[in-house]
Amino acid sequence: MSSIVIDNGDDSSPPRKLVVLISGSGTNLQALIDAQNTPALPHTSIVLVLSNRKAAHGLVRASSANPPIPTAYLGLQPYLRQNPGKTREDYDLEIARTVMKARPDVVVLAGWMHIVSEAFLEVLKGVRAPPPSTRCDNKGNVDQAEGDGDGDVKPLRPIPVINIHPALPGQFDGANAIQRGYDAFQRGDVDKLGVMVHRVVAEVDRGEPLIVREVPIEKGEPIETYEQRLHEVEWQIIVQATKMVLDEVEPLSHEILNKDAE
Ligand SMILES: Nc1nc2c(c(=O)[nH]1)N[C@@H](CN(C=O)c1ccc(C(=O)N[C@@H](CCC(=O)O)C(=O)O)cc1)CN2
Ligand SMILES: NCC(=O)N[C@@H]1O[C@H](COP(=O)([O-])[O-])[C@@H](O)[C@H]1O
Repeated sequence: MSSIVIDNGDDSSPPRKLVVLISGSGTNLQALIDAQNTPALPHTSIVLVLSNRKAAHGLVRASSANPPIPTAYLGLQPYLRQNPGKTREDYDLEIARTVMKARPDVVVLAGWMHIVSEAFLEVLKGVRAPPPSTRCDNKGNVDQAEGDGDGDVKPLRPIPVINIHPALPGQFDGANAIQRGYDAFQRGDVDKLGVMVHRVVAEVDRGEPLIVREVPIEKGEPIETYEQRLHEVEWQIIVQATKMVLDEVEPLSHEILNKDAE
């Protein structure tokens, strides 16, 4: 989907906001952090980094950024343990609520190793409101936060969700794609490998590709050499793709944003 790009270049326009979901080292997140408010991502800030793994180094990258970027952690298994009777979809809705409270323009999955449900995507599209947030203390006591004021998380427009995937479209969907691709090339099963950023749909890694880049690989080279080359391409295209999607949506005026914040 593309629309007329309105780039008024007006610094008075409200800043564009990103939420980034991670699970690990966060080198793609770091590329986005470094690109904030530069010509690569003008007038753009990351307003939340959310991880489903407590030990994700990307959380340190965010909190060490200047200025520090707010972070959140919510793991699936802890959530299910602390909310008996709740489901994986409820977890996804809690993630969606947390994301929407940050009022992003775009959501970037940057090494987010959790398959999100249709329910998550429906909240981001604005066709579904998440149920009242459930919170739990560190003892697992669930505090059903009814009417906690964040019920109005319906977006003013659909929020695009994009993902970086270390394979070419239709190649090695799912987890462990780098190893699977490397092994397939060395076996002679494929003759090219690459990376892409794509829109996120319910079917894993089958959303519309936004940017696709082949990554050169040589027979017999160590996977580490190939992987480093691949990541360096990822760090470029994740920023470029984020800018593409931000440019698809016209910045909301201050008036609209102020009304929304009331
Ligand atoms: N609905 C979608 N969710 C996600 C997509 C997507 O395209 N549609 N992209 C993935 C990212 N990803 C590959 O690019 C990916 C990540 C994780 C998995 C996976 O099998 N996850 C398991 C848990 C694995 C683990 O914890 O190590 C799971 O979710 O049960 C597949 C593909 C992000 N989400
Ligand atoms: N299927 C999703 C997937 O495999 N994503 C991959 O996880 C890595 C995260 O690295 P990072 O945490 O250093 O950004 C990246 O290579 C990304 O393409």
